[in-house]
Amino acid sequence: MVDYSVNSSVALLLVNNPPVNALSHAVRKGLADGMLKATKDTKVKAIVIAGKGRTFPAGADIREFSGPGKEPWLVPVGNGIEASGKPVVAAIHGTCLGGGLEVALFCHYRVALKSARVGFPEVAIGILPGAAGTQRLPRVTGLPVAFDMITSGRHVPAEQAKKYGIIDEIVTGDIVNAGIRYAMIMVGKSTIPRRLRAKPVPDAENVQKYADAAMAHVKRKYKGYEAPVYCVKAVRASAEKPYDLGVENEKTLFNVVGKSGQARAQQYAFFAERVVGKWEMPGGNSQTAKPIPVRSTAVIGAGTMGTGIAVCILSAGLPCYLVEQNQKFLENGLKTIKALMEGSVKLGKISPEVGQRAASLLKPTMSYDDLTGVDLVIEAVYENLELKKEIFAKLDKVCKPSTILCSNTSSIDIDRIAVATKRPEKCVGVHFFAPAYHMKLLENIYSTKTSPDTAATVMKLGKTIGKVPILVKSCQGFLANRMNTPYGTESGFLVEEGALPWEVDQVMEDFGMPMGPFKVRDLSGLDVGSKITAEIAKTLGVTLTDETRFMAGNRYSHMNTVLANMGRLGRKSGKGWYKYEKAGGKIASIDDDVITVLNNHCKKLGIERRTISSQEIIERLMYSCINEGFKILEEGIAKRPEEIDISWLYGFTFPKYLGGPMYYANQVGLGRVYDRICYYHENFPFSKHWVPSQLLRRLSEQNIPMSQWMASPGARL
Ligand SMILES: CC(C)(COP(=O)(O)OP(=O)(O)OC[C@H]1O[C@@H](n2cnc3c(N)ncnc32)[C@H](O)[C@@H]1OP(=O)(O)O)[C@@H](O)C(=O)NCCC(=O)NCCSC(=O)/C=C/CCCCCCCCCCCCC(=O)O
Repeated sequence: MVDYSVNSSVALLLVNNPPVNALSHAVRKGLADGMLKATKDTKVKAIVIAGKGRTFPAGADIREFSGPGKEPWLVPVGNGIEASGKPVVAAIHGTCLGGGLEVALFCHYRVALKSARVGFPEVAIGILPGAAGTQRLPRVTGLPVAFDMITSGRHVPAEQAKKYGIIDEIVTGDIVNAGIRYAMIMVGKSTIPRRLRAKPVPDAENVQKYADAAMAHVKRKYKGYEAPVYCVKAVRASAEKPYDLGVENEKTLFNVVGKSGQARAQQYAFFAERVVGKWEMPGGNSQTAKPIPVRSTAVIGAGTMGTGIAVCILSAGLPCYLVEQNQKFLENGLKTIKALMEGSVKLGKISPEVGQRAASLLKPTMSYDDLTGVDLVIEAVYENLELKKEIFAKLDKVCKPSTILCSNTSSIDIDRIAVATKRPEKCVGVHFFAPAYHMKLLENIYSTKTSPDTAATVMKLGKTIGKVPILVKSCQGFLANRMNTPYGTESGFLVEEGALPWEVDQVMEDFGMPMGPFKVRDLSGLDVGSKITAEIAKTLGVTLTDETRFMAGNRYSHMNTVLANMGRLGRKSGKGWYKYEKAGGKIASIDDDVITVLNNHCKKLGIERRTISSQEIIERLMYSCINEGFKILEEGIAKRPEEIDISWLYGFTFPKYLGGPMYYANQVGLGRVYDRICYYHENFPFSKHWVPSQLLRRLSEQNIPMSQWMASPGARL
């Protein structure tokens, strides 16, 4: 796990624990033993610590957090490094993260390749740096940078890290040789002045000011998350306590936050994100399928989705045709893309060079004939089967035989689009979430004909453009929208039965959703929901009126359309479920007129309003979706619960500290969830989303926890 060798007068401790050289027990022991050997060997004058393969250690082995842990801990190992009288150099390449950066900070010197990145991402997995990182980093960078790095978890490029004082020198060539060369220069120098424990925290007298600002920031930005708060407390102590007491304090805080439900959920989410990359479908999987190389792309449609998708592709450095039917639409689309790219540069999401390069990669056109040579096309027009089929038929004619044809659709069965082509095996769904340039989920959908190689191509493309891609089987609404539908439907029923929209929103925001369901409706527009409902009614042959309570035997609420028909379209009209300071405003306030409309609506329908508890609101919104999630698993639409959880984390901003709805259900207890679903089914027999899932019934009756079902090691942490 740690290869030991001596080169001239320099001992090399090469961590060898693929894939990311995590600091497992064996690695910690290897480092401790290596240090002892090098210290005793009189021929050794300096020591280098480096990582074999792709990276310097990227942190502790997260899987070990579930067990009791085994000595040696990282702090004593680090103390041994720091106490050495022989200079110790960390030679950094790849990602030097978490415990890896802590090891580096125990070393007397740090050199890095320009491509390396350093950081403390612990906060993202619900913990804090637990091996003196919160005490050592502020001594190097000062408090503001330490608060920022530790509470954000961001990866810092080597050159920036040098400016912060974390890296002493940027080196080139082979990292081990560069480390050894640097160590040879340091031979004979005293290590005492390089021991961080003895250094004061710069500007420590202003700690109150920095800590208050950091706390206010994390409470606003990471509402509901415990770890950032603990990180602030730990870093603050670096300026208020002597070093050893600060480390002791950090350990106490680590032990509390590390054992929390939030930490377990966030660690589950970490592994779930990796599990969904190992997909499976009939005829192939991520190991066997071969993605085709995508060197050029096209997006059809320069509307909101098309331009957002084009921005993702261009930001990843891929050429992209943007196709529109007339000059005016094309020009509008180009303006939107320009504005979005400029915004991304301003926000630091992409560098100015990438922004500039993107402009040269964008190729606007009104002719499909330009697309003969592209490798992959994404059609992103509005949800209309006939239009999508027409476009696919045209693309099938002009594009080379190997071109993959994707439809950005949120609900239309891919088989029904693919029939318009002679290459159904190369047709696939790619469901982006709005705003496409921002939301990280990419729901890829295979049809009965999609080939595994086609699926592999869009899964790879998803990663290339910075998304978290999942692969699901085609069905009405696919995974994400199908499962999310009861969330909206039940919220509508709750306000008819007695809850007020802002009460429902408050409960769900306290639960952890960034925005309650009624604020979301106001944001997307009440007319949008109303039109979708009207379409469904049309296909079912139902005439909607203010009194309609059922559609095809299923309970229905017309209240959204009642408000939309009054011109209350949401934020854009200044009124919807809330009122706003102006049309297009963002500040939502309670509107008594809505209560009047609601009361009249209920009177007309003969519904007696009642008091509804927070518990009922959570259960009805979450359990109805969870029930659907189990049906999605039962039908094989999603292979594993992880696909479902990832779709909620990255498509609907479900709080990571709850892991995702399926993980949450497991925490509540499948038996309890099932019992409540049965209860609601009995009380609301006309809502098919309450018909209990058979899979959930089986798991609950046989007392099988979902963690046994999950592929992610995090589920069992
Ligand atoms: C950026 C990455 C490193 C690489 O990304 P990428 O190239 O895309 O590769 P991935 O697909 O993400 O990963 C490849 C595979 O590696 C697995 N992996 C990655 N990181 C880890 C990890 N840290 N542990 C285990 N496994 C890991 C991943 O699952 C993939 O596996 P597979 O192929 O799917 O099977 C990226 O991977 C990344 O960001 N990784 C996470 C980095 C991170 O979060 N680091 C911080 C970890 S926490 C930490 O370091 C904490 C240190 C504190 C001290 C330790 C305390 C020990 C507990 C004892 C408690 C007592 C307290 C006393 C404290 C003391 O003294 O010790």
